[in-house]
Amino acid sequence: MLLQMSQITKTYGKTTANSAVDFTLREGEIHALVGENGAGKTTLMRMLYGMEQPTSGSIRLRGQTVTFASPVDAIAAGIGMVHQHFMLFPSFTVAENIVIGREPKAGPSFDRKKAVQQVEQLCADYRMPINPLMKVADCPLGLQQRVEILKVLYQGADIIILDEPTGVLTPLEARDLLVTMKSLAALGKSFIIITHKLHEVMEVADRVTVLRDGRIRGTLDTSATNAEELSRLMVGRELADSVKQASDPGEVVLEVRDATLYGGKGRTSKAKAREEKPVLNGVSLQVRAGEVVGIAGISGNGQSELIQAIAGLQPLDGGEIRLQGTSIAGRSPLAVRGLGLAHIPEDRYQWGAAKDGTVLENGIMGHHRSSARFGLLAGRKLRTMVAGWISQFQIKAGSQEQKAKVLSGGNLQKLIVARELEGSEPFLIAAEPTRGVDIGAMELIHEELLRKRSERGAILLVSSELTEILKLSDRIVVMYEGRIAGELAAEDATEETISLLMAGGELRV
Ligand SMILES: Nc1ncnc2c1ncn2[C@@H]1O[C@H](COP(=O)(O)OP(=O)(O)OP(=O)(O)O)[C@@H](O)[C@H]1O
Repeated sequence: MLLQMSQITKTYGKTTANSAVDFTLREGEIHALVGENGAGKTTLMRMLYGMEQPTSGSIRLRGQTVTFASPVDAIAAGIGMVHQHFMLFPSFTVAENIVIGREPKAGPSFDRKKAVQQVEQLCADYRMPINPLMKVADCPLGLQQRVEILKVLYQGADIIILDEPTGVLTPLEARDLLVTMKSLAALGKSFIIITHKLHEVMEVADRVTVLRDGRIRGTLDTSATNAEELSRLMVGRELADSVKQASDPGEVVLEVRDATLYGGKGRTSKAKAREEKPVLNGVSLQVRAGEVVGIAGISGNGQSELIQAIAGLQPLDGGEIRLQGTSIAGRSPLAVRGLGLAHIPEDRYQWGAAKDGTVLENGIMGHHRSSARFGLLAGRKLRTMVAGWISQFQIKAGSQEQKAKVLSGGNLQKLIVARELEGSEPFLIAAEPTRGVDIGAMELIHEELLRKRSERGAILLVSSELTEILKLSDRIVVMYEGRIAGELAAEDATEETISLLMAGGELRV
């Protein structure tokens, strides 16, 4: 056996993140690790990568007992990890990012030419083409991930841990990654992949281990199981699919007219070079009370900028946005919220949460202003409200005083969703609302979004998951290169028609 983790237990104060976990990995194997949010998947992998030390238990690598005081030790032993949030330097080139820390030298200085040659060789060896001279800032997320994988290969890893690797990828990029993993496994590399997507597990993994509440619920050959069995083991119950009632849209709540934006906040150096090409190019759309409008598109086609403009985070260069009839021009994000906006943001770490704040503080952000007037009593009320979400969304948190940054990724997402769904704002932006959450929580979030719709809420849903767009939307708008490439009624839309528009194709009528 290549790797054997035995009886691993990890506790943080009163929280037991892993309890007597046995986990093995074979050479050339792709092993999926699945389980609900907070089940302990990331914790187990952080211990394998030397970021945390087990409270008890042992790790054997190729038959030898090992202890890793830090990732440096794990890397030296041939273990690499690609995190959910990429850790690259955007202004450096691909080659520089890959060799960083182990740069080839010509005398005392960095040998750039050799670095490029080495990276070219690496790409050829592993059949993962990428231009070593490209700036990382100009690489789409799929390529950035490839850089991360090449980097761990450059460091000599033969065990590669991927934490929710397809969460931020487009469907095509995700497919590419699965193919890459299979071909690297055929070359003898071994993978551990944490994922919530059971179809990926069935497609790519040889074996799958299910964790629940920090304990192992089973390790199975994927050829001898199926997604239903896995989901039962993970959640401990059958999941019902939420059903959407017919829509009956009312008055216009959000009106975007001819929205145009050049550059944009997160613009890359490439976008700067093409400054004349707008990131939003005459976008017009409406969302009415009691309907869900879904925006589909490959990331980077203007969806993020559109959301930021609507939320008051990015002023437009042309056109107009009205919320309940009032123009948002010149208003701060807070003032836009005051006009009736709730917002589940795309990037929970950048916009959605204060990581150093407590669970309670993060839960009441936005609600505290309305309750400040009521003093202490309100404090108790807010606490009860947050306690209600913790139980409804099964948010795993030690207490409301726990810092938000120690929540697992999916649990923080659930807290933000619960907070934004709590109020009676007439308009909701739901950007990637189920990113990183487990299948049970995904069902619950879908139900809650549909409940808001049935209570006459207007919802703008932006999601890279086409199944989510198709399941929840009444109308689907596809964005391509900053424009609306097409609009489809839910009953006319299929994955094929949407994908065609997403890729810049045209529908034949
Ligand atoms: N530093 C810490 N202090 C306290 N509790 C922690 C710490 N790190 C993790 N935890 C807790 O350990 C549990 C397991 O978290 P972990 O991140 O491993 O879950 P996960 O299975 O990866 O979840 P997700 O699918 O949401 O990413 C959670 O309840 C989490 O809050």
